[in-house]
Amino acid sequence: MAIQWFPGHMHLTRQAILARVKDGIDVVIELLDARAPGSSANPLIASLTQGRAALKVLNKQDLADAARTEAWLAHYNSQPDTRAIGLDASMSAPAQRLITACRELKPNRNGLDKPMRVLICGIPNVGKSTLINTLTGKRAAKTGDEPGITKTEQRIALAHDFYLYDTPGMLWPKILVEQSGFHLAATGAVGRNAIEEEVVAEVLIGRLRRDYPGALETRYKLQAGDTAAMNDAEMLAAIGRKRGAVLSGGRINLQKAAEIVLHEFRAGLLGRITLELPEEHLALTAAAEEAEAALQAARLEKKRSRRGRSSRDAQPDDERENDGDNEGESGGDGGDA
Ligand SMILES: Nc1nc2c(ncn2[C@@H]2O[C@H](COP(=O)(O)OP(=O)(O)OP(=O)(O)O)[C@@H](O)[C@H]2O)c(=O)[nH]1
Repeated sequence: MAIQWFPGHMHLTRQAILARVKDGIDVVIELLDARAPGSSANPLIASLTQGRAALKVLNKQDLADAARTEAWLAHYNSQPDTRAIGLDASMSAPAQRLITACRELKPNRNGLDKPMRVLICGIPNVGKSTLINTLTGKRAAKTGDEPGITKTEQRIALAHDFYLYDTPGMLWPKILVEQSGFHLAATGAVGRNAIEEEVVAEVLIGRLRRDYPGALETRYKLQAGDTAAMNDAEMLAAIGRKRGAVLSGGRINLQKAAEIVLHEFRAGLLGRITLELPEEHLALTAAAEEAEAALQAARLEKKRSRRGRSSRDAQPDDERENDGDNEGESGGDGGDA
């Protein structure tokens, strides 16, 4: 099932991006979370930025699986007018690569009087403020663990001929691929209450067991012989028990266990992990888009047939001369004779 939300400031960000692009932008930098590059990519970005050259920056690469980062970089680098680099936003020298990459994307800007104008966007908590601070060498933007700290657009001159426009973190109204919702929650892009942490932790555990076997056993000192027969919920409980997340009466505090797993995953303590690969993500996205299109078509059809039915039902009422009611949008009920 698709996950939906659309807080007001997301709407404002959308408007801000559209206005900025209209004013003139050479390159759009989209900051992605290297641990979930596909899920953290905004599906609306191409239409919002109207085909501007794109630099995909896989941030937090220090926390991600290096081989999987390579696969994602190759995926993005194969797309037209697009370049991709991996980054750890807190490291200053690699951050400079971003400026170089933008200039390479738009070499014809060199020597022009007008500065290069670059828009930077990304989902909440992806590391935009950290990156901007590193690029400017000062605390220009607030950073924090909770998504949604950057609230206003700002222009930053990184060189006399290079302007960077910041935008607040933006999620999109509907996340079609359920798995993406979980990945965004696991990485911390979605606030604490959007999806229940216990469920997110269980899904994360399932993914880790599939893709990084042994990682949880090593971290939480669990015996592979014992965990083999456990399902993901039992594994979460076993982790809680190991970490002393026990309520009075001996019941496991699953909420606490979930917090531990999620915190340690986000901090990189479970190892360098990437939750998705391009092929799987693209296949899931294509299937979800197809299902969504079918759903919309079915809704439209239902609406049409309901309208057809209500106009047929309205006919006998039309014969009631005293009614005197014109047909309305919400379909005034005819009432029984
Ligand atoms: N390990 C690691 N942590 C990072 C990196 N970049 C950012 N972080 C951390 O991620 C958290 C969020 O970073 P911010 O820079 O506040 O994110 P933001 O995108 O500005 O967030 P919003 O204000 O929600 O838009 C902070 O705790 C940062 O220290 C990185 O490359 N590697």
